[in-house]
Amino acid sequence: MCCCCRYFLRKRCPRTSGALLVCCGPGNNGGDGLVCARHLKLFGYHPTIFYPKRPNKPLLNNLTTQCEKMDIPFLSYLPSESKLITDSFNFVIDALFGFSFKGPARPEFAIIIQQLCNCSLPIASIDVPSGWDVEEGDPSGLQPDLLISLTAPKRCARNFKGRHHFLGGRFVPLELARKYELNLPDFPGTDCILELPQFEDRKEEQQDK
Ligand SMILES: NC(=O)C1=CN([C@@H]2O[C@H](COP(=O)(O)OP(=O)(O)OC[C@H]3O[C@@H](n4cnc5c(N)ncnc54)[C@H](O)[C@@H]3O)[C@@H](O)[C@H]2O)[C@H](O)CC1
Repeated sequence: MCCCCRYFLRKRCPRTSGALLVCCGPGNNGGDGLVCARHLKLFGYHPTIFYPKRPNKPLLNNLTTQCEKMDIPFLSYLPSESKLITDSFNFVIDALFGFSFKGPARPEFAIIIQQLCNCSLPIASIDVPSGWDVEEGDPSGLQPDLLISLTAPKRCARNFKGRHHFLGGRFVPLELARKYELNLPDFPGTDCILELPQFEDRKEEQQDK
């Protein structure tokens, strides 16, 4: 996941200006955001975390502590003016909700998702663009530039129209992949990430075979 962001960031914003906003939700998708922030800090970027609802769970508490110990700042609120967000950051990591989201978003998060929709910064969504139905997506919702699917793209990824789609995580046992007919691509060498073609291009490729 973080390698995908790094690849995209290298193109979009030089390291010296790599101020990133990482928006974390209350579940494990938010946990992925905390891990992402920690790695990005190690890679030399300047993440700031917005983590408005923190469930008291050991894993998430530990991930939060790791970020605090690395001097990653936490925002206590998200500026309501999208210009303030745009002026302060170069890039947004959306780790609000993943595959367990059941819409519509409750008001406190609906506002945050809308603020992300309004800001003109490039957005990378982890696993599922926040607010999307995991099967159907949300054509009028958040439209990230980068999607990082974990383990396998979820069905809604067919509706992703952004520029880059990565698959991260190379840990599915062959037996499970066969059982669920996952049809996972081959990762080159020892890589744990892979850029996937756009869904439309993939369909054409398969028709040509
Ligand atoms: N094998 C994998 O693919 C792995 C994926 N991981 C990541 O974990 C998320 C799924 O995590 P989970 O905790 O199950 O759910 P979410 O983070 O998507 O959200 C649950 C959280 O959200 C609240 N919620 C649900 N609907 C709403 C709503 N309408 N409004 C407000 N809040 C809502 C709910 O109450 C929970 O608090 C997956 O996508 C990956 O990113 C793991 O890293 C492990 C491996």
